[in-house]
Amino acid sequence: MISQESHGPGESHGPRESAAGPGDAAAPVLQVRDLRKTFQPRGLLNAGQPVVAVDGVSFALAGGSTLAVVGESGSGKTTLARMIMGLEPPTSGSVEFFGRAQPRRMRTRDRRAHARVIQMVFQNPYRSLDPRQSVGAAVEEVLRHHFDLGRQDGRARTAELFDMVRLAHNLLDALPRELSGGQRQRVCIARALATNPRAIVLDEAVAALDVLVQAQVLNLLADVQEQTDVSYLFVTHDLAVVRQIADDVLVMKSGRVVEHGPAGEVLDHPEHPYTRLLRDSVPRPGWKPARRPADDSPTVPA
Ligand SMILES: Nc1ncnc2c1ncn2[C@@H]1O[C@H](COP(=O)(O)OP(=O)(O)OP(=O)(O)O)[C@@H](O)[C@H]1O
Repeated sequence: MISQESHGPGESHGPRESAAGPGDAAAPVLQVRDLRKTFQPRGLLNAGQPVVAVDGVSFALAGGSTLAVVGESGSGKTTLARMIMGLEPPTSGSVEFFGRAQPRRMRTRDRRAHARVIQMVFQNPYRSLDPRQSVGAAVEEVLRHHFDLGRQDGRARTAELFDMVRLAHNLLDALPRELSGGQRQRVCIARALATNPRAIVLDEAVAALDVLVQAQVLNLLADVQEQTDVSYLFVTHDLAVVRQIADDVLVMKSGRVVEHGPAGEVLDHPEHPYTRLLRDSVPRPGWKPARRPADDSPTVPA
């Protein structure tokens, strides 16, 4: 059995101990099988009408690869990500890391092991950081929680992680509010990398950034992947982002997978009408919004 403490913070190769044990090195980092989640809405009026948020989703995420999950708002992307992260128990189906099933309800020990396999980066970096804690301390805290590091080594490894995400060392003592949105998201990426995870779920992680900063962060993620072989599950509604970062794409509609394949192929030759609709909804040169009639009355009666 691989001991949790046997991995130094700088070592990032091979499978980590999953929430349920070390697992199989030849198995995919993440395998999701027939995952389903239904919510029972609160309130008497809705009683008996469960919402099916995720409906029979299956896929595998190979080491060092990027899978984008796309779909319109409400298609189930976040619920899927939350089940993978152990934040939401599935109604049925399984989530496996290196061939080992994740426990349906995780205890503290399971969560600690899980955090070394998979991490998550959210859309809003400001909300993910403590406004009173320096960004260096935010990263160091994770390192010291997971590894037996003294102060000096913790500080040195934090500086290495800052290098990895291309943040200057003079920002180590800065508070989140002193950083730009892009810099804050880099801190969140550094903090996610602190446990040497084998996969990171990025939930709309570049959606709040302007397009230039977005491109820089995507390039950075690609470089990190090349260095560490980490896998990404990229939840996004933005097909331009998919094209830039993903090897494969999985398209969700109403909780179900309607298309899944290599990103270029799916975007260039979508087979499902819904994927075509998503692709054709992206504004591009020459695209004109539908015009209202001359009298400017609403196109749909109110
Ligand atoms: N805790 C909950 N209780 C009840 N219904 C929920 C809950 N969480 C999500 N849902 C419902 O499940 C469906 C999928 O929601 P989800 O947030 O996963 O979609 P999404 O694709 O991530 O949307 P968005 O891009 O807007 O975040 C929606 O109908 C949503 O209203």
